[in-house]
Amino acid sequence: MAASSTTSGADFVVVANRLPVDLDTQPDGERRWKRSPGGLVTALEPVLRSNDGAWVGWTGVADVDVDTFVEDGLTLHPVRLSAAEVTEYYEGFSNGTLWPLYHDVVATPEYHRHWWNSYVQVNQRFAEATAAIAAQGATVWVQDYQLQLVPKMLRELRPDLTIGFFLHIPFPPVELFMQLPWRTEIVQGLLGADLIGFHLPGGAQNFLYLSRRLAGQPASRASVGVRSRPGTVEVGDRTVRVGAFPISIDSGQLDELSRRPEVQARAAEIRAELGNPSRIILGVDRLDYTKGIDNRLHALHELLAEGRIDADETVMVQLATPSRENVGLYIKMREGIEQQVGRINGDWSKVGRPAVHYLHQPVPREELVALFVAADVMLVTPVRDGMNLVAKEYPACRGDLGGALVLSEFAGAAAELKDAYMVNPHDLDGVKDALVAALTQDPTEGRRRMRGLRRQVLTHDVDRWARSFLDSLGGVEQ
Ligand SMILES: Nc1ncnc2c1ncn2[C@@H]1O[C@H](COP(=O)(O)OP(=O)(O)O)[C@@H](O)[C@H]1O
Ligand SMILES: O=P(O)(O)OC[C@H]1O[C@H](O[C@H]2O[C@H](CO)[C@@H](O)[C@H](O)[C@H]2O)[C@H](O)[C@@H](O)[C@@H]1O
Repeated sequence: MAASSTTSGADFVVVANRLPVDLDTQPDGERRWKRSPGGLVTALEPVLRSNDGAWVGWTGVADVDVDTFVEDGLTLHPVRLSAAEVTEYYEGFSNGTLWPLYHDVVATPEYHRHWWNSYVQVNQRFAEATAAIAAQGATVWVQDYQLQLVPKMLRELRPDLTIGFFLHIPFPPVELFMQLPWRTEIVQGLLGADLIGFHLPGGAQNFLYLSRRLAGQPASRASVGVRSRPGTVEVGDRTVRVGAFPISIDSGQLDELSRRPEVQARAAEIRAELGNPSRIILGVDRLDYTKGIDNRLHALHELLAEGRIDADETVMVQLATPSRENVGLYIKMREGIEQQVGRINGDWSKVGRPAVHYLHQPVPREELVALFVAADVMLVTPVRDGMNLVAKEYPACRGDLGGALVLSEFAGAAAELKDAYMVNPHDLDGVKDALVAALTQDPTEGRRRMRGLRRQVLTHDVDRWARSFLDSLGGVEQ
């Protein structure tokens, strides 16, 4: 694909709540850029890099003015948010209303008019910032639930643009979406795009129904395929397409990284540092209540108590990236998980040999890959997740065909990763049985499953995701 940023504007622009880097203040007061958390950045960074595009987003810090800058070949256009906007638009409407609502109300969404007002105001600012830097006739790709009003606002400002929108989280069932007091505005906001993408056909189908019901627009009724047969909504003289495009990872790059001698050596070293257990269980998540970290710890605790897992032989490592730390639900959840870890370790650890190693911190990419290589069982147990890239990263790192993936059927990734040990995370006995089955799998059966998982992730990488979306959108020179 070829696109470029010129003095007359950028031909390809990604608009996301966050820039791919966050402004981080060191203890000595020095400010540095560090990689932003989450799968959206993991997925989009390689796409933008190969497209030579521009990225509009927030720096992750309130009340800071930063000029446009180039970081590692990417042109980044910061959007300023005030402290009140971070509270009301980001922590409030995005993560206190939309996030739980779209994740099947696994926590109770709050509906506040001042949060909504801030959401409208910030969406307008993102639309204006994008309108100011996009070249005539450019392609703009708006990302995720924080910016659902941007497509319509941007079309009003710049009708010459081709506008795509992709939702990275699940789009909820109609009965749940109808709770939202501003449901019609959201549907109309999205319909400003030329193409609206979801991870799964179900999300697209839900949206088509709502376009008829709430926006009163004629919408197709035929079933939507994966990367094929998009649905349509007629909006005046425009036809908006609605499709399913499951996101993925740069699997080739991870495969290559995982084979490097230094990464293999680090994996062996990690094993030794953990006391050479016969089995290592790994969890890697943002610390989010949707990820089901509590369920998996509960399962582990019961298995240890029942003697079905022996703490002398099996060790668990749980990485939990700090996330949304000012949001009440996240504060409570962190306390709960840390209590669970404390209880397991209190009951089952020995001096110098914790049963669960819990790291509330991001780790460098190479270290993460070494952990994937070292782990015998990867536990991915969200109660609801748009995709879950970790579930795809693990098999990409297992060129040795070792290891096993335990995967929740409520992660978007479950639709593709059929060779995982599939679980319902609410069914504690089911999770326990699947974990034991994965820990004790026959090596031939393990290799068969891992081969199937790898075939899927290596042939469906992030480049294919971006290409399929942008091909369908049209407008970007390929
Ligand atoms: N502690 C951690 N250190 C480094 N990277 C992490 C850590 N936890 C998660 N990640 C990365 O963040 C991304 C998470 O993406 P995903 O699983 O799709 O969930 P989400 O976007 O909801 O956080 C993955 O690329 C994963 O490897
Ligand atoms: O920006 P934050 O509030 O710190 O949150 C991080 C990101 O979390 C979400 O990620 C989702 O996107 C992944 C890639 O499509 C997907 O695999 C995962 O299931 C989603 O949860 C969120 O959607 C992003 O906007 C955030 O940046």
